[in-house]
Amino acid sequence: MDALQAAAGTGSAEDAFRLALALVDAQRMDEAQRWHLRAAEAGHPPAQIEYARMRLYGMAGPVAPETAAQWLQRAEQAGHPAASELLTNIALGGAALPRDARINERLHRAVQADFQPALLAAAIHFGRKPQAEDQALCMQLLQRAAARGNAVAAVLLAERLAHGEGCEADADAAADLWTQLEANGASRLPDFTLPPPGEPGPPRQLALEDALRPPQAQTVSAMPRVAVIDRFFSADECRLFIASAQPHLHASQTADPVTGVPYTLPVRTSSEASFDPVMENSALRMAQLRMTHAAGFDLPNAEQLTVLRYAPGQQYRPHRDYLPAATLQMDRPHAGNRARTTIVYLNAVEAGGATEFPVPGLRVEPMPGRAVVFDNLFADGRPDPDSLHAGTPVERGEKWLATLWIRQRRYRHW
Ligand SMILES: O=C(O)CCC(=O)C(=O)O
Ligand SMILES: [Fe+2]
Repeated sequence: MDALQAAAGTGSAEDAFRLALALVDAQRMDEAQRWHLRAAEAGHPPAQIEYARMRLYGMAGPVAPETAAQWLQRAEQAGHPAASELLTNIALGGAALPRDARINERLHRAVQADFQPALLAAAIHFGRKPQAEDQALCMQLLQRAAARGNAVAAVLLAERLAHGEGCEADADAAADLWTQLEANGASRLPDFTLPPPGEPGPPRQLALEDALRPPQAQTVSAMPRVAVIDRFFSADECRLFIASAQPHLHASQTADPVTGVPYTLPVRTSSEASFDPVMENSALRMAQLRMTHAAGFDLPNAEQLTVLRYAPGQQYRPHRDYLPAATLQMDRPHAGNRARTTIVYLNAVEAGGATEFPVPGLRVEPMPGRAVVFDNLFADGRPDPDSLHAGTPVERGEKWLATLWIRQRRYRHW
């Protein structure tokens, strides 16, 4: 560190950048951010990207997505695909950058530069389309991302090969991939298959907005309002969320309604993982944008997405998703309460695990890719106690679920 500091004091932008990276490793975030800024100002694109990331995630001081976007645009002009992918992520939120046609251009540019997260996002996009040429393109993009070391893309590829989705089934190729994946710490996925959702739009054209027109919602209860949307996620998207959550799973906790302190309690006996902003990528954000749109809100209103995994016997006892006043005070009260919830079942449960709404007497069976959208508040914003619901015990197999709790007003910075 001393040598790096001495070099950076008088040296090049590259020296400043190297010092900043070492300071991040040493958890000295304020100093790291200052040195990244110095290198960024001296025209060092990787430092511009790292400085932007620190501002985007608020690693040393307040979150500043507009500042981050300015630096990323400079790095993008210098031809760095990581900057284009991050700008795509910011623009998908529509808060700090407009959600316009540049999203597709940027993702396209990052795909052409073989940037892994962009390859994954584009693969999933084409994989939602039923045409054979889009399915073939999806397979090619997954292969490219996997070849560059993207483990999630390799998981998606292995499952497509195992099930013959968008390709001839090839059990040997799937088994080979899984052998490599398991050697690198990946866990097996629940076994299910789904046809592509049948997204509209011309083939072979990258147009993320196509994915914002999900299939028709079916209203299954008027009071409280509950709607079901089948084939809302593709098989790839279900697997994306499971594979992204797997390394981060821990026993679920619930906040004490009086003190707000989290604790483990039998209300929710599942395991779960919440997606920190640092974990986000354009594929995950695209799917979450669709989840908020289906609920009539925009992405920044959503809390961090949570993936839940229930083993046999595990359940989420009857509860309401809106937050008691004390808990709300502790977590961005300016965003208001949880107006709506969008859940998506991510696999096929062998038996049990239905979502139950006892007041309207409703039971929704889990089906992979099926979304359920429901109101937690009355139209005037008061909590609706009739929104009571439960995840009934899983009897056989596992149940995987993505949950997005959506606030009345903006919750996320971007
Ligand atoms: O597991 C379920 O079906 C319900 C999940 C739920 O209520 C929630 O995530 O808030
Ligand atoms: Fe709930």
